Amino acid sequence: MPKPDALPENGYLKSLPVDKEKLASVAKIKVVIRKRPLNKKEIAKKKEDIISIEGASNFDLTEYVERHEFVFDAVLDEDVSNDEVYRETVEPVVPAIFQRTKATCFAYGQTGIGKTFTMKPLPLKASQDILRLMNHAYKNQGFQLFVSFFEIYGGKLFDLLNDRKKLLMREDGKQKVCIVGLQEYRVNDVEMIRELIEKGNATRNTGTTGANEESSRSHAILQLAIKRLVDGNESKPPRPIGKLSFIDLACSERGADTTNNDKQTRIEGAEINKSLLALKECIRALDNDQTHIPFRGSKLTEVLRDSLLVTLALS
Ligand SMILES: Nc1ncnc2c1ncn2[C@@H]1O[C@H](COP(=O)(O)OP(=O)(O)OP(=O)(O)O)[C@@H](O)[C@H]1O
Repeated sequence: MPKPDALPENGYLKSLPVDKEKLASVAKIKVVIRKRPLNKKEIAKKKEDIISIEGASNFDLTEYVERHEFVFDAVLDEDVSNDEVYRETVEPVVPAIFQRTKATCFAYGQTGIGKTFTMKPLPLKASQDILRLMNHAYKNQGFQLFVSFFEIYGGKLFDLLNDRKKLLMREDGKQKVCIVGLQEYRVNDVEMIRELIEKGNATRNTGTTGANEESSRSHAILQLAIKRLVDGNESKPPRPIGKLSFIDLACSERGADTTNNDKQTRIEGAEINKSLLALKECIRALDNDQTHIPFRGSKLTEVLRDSLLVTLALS
């Protein structure tokens, strides 16, 4: 995990509520699996639940299925609540964003697996914790919280909090990515954040695929940015400190699920799969500590180039 740049030592850092042990356990990439229950369609078709988690009881299908074992950083069973998902994934990282860390949390998997269901509650819970820290441990330290929400659809960026206004992505000489025109809202209460998240979700591009009636056809990226006043001066623009990005990825579909899709849905699917592959390549390169990370593989990875170092992936 990259060491966050130290903030000026002025005494208060010592009292930061950073749980170093928990944070170290997040490492560079943490992969958490969440098993979802069978859905109505699967129950109607009398499908069997063939995934078992160590320690959990399940049907004994050993006679019929091949056994594969996989190991992850954490595995959450189908009866685990969204609160527990938050505690296992995002919560340990929240204090670190006050120390110049930029982290990303996303859910990955094929359509209908529960990505949106899992991702939706996380930003609000994180905002609650950020505000709590700003109002207590970091009180009067000049920290401010900003929310932005945009989507990437067909390789183009749209502002979900500004009538889907088209946005441009630029890179400066230092390869710092800037999204020109993106509206950032300064927020200081949870209700305001809830409204912004709801507004963004309602504006998002969804459609129906062969496998999910309300399928995400775009990557939706919600960012919680911490900034800090320069010398406590309200009239100067605050300085960016850290960022938490939440991505609800568009669905990846298996070939077998795409047969009933129309032409537009298939074109969307190809674009989506291309960007998911680029994301996978970046994660693999990061995990192998490679010096070259192929961020330019897609708009998605370009946009996230500064935030992909601490990654919490749910599947
Ligand atoms: N853990 C869960 N518990 C209960 N219901 C769930 C769970 N996960 C998913 N679901 C339900 O399954 C359906 C599909 O979930 P969701 O839309 O989140 O999938 P998705 O992976 O985001 O799909 P897509 O990629 O097509 O957008 C939804 O009706 C959702 O409420």
